[in-house]
Amino acid sequence: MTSIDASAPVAVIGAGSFGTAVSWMLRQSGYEVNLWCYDPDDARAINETAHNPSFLSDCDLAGVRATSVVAEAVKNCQSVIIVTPSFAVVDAALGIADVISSETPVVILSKGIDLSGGKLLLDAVVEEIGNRDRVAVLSGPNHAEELSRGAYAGATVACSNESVAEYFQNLISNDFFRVYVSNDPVGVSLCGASKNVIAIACGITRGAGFGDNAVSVLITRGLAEIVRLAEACGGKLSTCMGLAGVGDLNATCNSLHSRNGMYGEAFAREGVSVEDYEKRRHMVVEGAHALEPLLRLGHEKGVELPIMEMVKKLLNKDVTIEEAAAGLMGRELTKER
Ligand SMILES: NC(=O)C1=CN([C@@H]2O[C@H](COP(=O)(O)OP(=O)(O)OC[C@H]3O[C@@H](n4cnc5c(N)ncnc54)[C@H](O)[C@@H]3O)[C@@H](O)[C@H]2O)C=CC1
Ligand SMILES: O=C(CO)COP(=O)(O)O
Repeated sequence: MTSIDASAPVAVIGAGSFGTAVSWMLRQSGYEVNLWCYDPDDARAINETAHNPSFLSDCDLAGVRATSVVAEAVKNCQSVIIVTPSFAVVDAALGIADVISSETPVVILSKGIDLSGGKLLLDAVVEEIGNRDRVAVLSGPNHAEELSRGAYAGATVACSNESVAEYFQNLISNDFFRVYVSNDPVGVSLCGASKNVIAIACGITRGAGFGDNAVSVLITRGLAEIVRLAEACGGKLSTCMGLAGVGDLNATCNSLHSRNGMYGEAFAREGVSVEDYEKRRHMVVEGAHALEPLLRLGHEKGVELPIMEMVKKLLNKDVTIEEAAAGLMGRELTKER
């Protein structure tokens, strides 16, 4: 049984919007928090002003100890929360591997695929730190902007070891954030990575002015792709129908906060590349990075992913938006499944 040790800090690795919101939530629940920042200037500013100048700057981080040295953040911690952009998750795992014990619980909140090897983030982290039974993944409709003002939300936390999932459920749940336990980390991981691609498609659809019906068709048929892929990889249908699946897909595809959605809209309006958009907005568009590895995975498993394929063609400018829409609508008529 993994139990909470109220006297030891929780290490949060990553101080973007979500890491900032989660640190605030944990402080509200009374935990000690060590926050690792990629940017040393952000760490300095948080320690001096109790606010993160780069992300959610209104969020009160009083009592959070910030550092840009990973080993310092995880020293003597009771558990580790990894919440960097997906491209930095393996580096984060490498940074903590030799400092934490082989029993320290770790949860991944980042949503994406390991870009170097195309693995689930869970598998990439386990490869670096070992002991799969202490590594969990958490995913759900969790826009940081809303969490950081205490607005109601929920999520699913999954681990091969239920007691570790329960530990994070108890650690992270509070009056406004309700966490459910699952034993399907593969399903949770794939839902989190792939809903971002569908959110880009919905953003493009909104930007093109195709209307609410079209967005709803994309969400529903996008879910069909997520279910096919998750099941082919060993994930469960029930996970896809839960908070990490339908819950997050719906939130991301309809929310004005979604970076993936906003990028899709900007792409439709002005054809901006992911690289330029990320530089301009200073935030990650995870769906654009997960796209290739997800399509490779689909190919390996023999799973059809027509919407995701079309997002790739669009972002590569192999087709126009009108051609993409006509291509999807012109597919052979079939049964709903
Ligand atoms: N923002 C949100 O509402 C939510 C985000 N997530 C996931 O959390 C992860 C992090 O997202 P955000 O906090 O929104 O990020 P963000 O887009 O707000 O910020 C990115 C952060 O990454 C840092 N960074 C840049 N290069 C880095 C590197 N090499 N190593 C480590 N950090 C680096 C930047 O300084 C910044 O702190 C993503 O996978 C995202 O999908 C999940 C749920 C909600
Ligand atoms: O995962 C998220 C909400 O649950 C955040 O989505 P975006 O990365 O599209 O902003």
